[in-house]
Amino acid sequence: MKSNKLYSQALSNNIKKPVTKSEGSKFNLIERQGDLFVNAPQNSSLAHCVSADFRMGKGIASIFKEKFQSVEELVSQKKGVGEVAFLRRNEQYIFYIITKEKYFQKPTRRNFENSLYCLRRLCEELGVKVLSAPKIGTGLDKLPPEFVRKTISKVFDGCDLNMTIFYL
Ligand SMILES: Nc1ncnc2c1ncn2[C@@H]1O[C@H](COP(=O)(O)OP(=O)(O)OC[C@H]2O[C@H](OP(=O)(O)O)[C@H](O)[C@@H]2O)[C@@H](O)[C@H]1O
Repeated sequence: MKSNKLYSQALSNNIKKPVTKSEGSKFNLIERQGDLFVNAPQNSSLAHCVSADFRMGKGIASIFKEKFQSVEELVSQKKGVGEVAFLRRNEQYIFYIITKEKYFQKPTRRNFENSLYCLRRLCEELGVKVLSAPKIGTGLDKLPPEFVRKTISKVFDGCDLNMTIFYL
C-alpha cells in the first residue's frame, strides 16, 4: 500500500504525471462471467461509472452506494466529468468513474475515454495492480460494448495492471 502522502496527493490530483508506459509491463484484460461483488479477488480494487451528482440511483451504482456508502466523502473530492473520485477500504480502492454530469444523461464517448485516462493515472499513482469492474458503460449508459472494449485496451495499453470485467 502506497504511503498516506501519496494517497492524499493522488486524492487532490497534485500528481499530474502523464500516463507512462512501464518497461516490460503488460496490461491484461479478461472478461469472465460472475458477480463482481462475489467473484472479484479479495485484493482487487473495484471501478464503476457514475454521474457527477453521485445520485447512483439505479444499476450497479446503486449496489456500490449501498455497500460502500460515503457519498459525502465522494462529493467532497469535488471531481467532475472525465475525472475519478475514490474511496479507500483497507487494501482496496473503490473508483467512481465520472462519465456524465447528471444521472439522467448519457456519457459522451470523449468523456468516457477521458475518465478512463484519469483512472489509469490514479491506478499508477496508487500502485493498483488488480482491478475488477462490471461491463462499464454498456448498460444504463448505453455505450456500444465494442467501443468500451477498444477504449479500455487503448487507454490502458502499457499499464502494469490486471483488469477483469465481470458480467452476470
Ligand atoms: N453484481 C454485478 N456483477 C457484474 N455485473 C453486474 C452486476 N450488477 C450489474 N451488472 C452489470 O453491469 C453492467 C453495467 O451496469 P450499469 O448499467 O449499472 O452501468 P453503466 O456503466 O452502463 O451505467 C452507469 C450509470 O447508470 C447509473 O446512472 P442512472 O442513475 O441509471 O442514470 C449510474 O449512476 C451510472 O451513471 C450491466 O450489464 C449490468 O447488468
